Amino acid sequence: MTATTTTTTRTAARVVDAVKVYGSGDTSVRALDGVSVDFPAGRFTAIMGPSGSGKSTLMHCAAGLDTLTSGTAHIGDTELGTLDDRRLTLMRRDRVGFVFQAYNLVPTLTVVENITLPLDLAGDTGDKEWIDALIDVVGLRGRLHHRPSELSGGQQQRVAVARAFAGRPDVVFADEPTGNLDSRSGEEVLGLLGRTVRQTARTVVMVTHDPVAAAHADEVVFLADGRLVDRMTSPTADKVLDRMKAFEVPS
Ligand SMILES: Nc1ncnc2c1ncn2[C@@H]1O[C@H](COP(=O)(O)OP(=O)(O)OP(=O)(O)O)[C@@H](O)[C@H]1O
Repeated sequence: MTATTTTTTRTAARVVDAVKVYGSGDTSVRALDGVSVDFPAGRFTAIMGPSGSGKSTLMHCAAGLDTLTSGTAHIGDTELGTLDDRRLTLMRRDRVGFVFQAYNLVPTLTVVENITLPLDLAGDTGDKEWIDALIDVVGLRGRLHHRPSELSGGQQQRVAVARAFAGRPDVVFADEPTGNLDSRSGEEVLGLLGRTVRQTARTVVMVTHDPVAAAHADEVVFLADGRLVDRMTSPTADKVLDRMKAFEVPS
């Protein structure tokens, strides 16, 4: 697998002046309150912030799983708001990968069938060389014909990571990908995400509330009350934890 050359100025995904309001009237919640943030191509970015700060909402809107109340969301040069439902579905299928806390594997399919499922559903044979290399990156060569129930949680999440990257997406969004894992398996999956970004020049955007997880990223963006409040490059768990402590306003 050869890494393609990327420039740090290219943006894989971004939102501009993003506002998301849930509900209306007295009970409405302003989950995003004017967020502008870009996720550079070829980088691993973590989104952090206190509970309820808008992390998942930002990820869902940036990925085209949900729509903004105002502002714009872009994957590469495509503004998601300009797409009709069919084109949005195709864009998500062809250009975006997802990893969720629940691995969402199909229990009746083998590991390799799960990895290629999105391509199979799209009637696409995929890039065999790429998928073969991916299987090595995620360390599943010896498990290809097992079913998910025969794997540990960490191994299942590695299958989900391989599946997310199988179609060579522009960006993979991961929402608390280690939330169900013990710390050792979690470390493995995070190391894998970082390695995949570096070895394959892909882009990962990960939502997490865990400073140790965020430290695997190249950069951390911090949300508080639906606003972008800081960015940190070369994060360490201690530095992220210190930054998070600043959000804890004494009552
Ligand atoms: N579907 C919804 N309907 C109404 N309010 C919502 C909905 N989804 C999220 N919210 C509210 O929007 C705000 C931001 O939620 P969001 O899930 O994006 O935060 P988060 O930072 O991901 O939180 P956590 O770390 O707890 O998962 C919260 O106040 C939440 O209650």
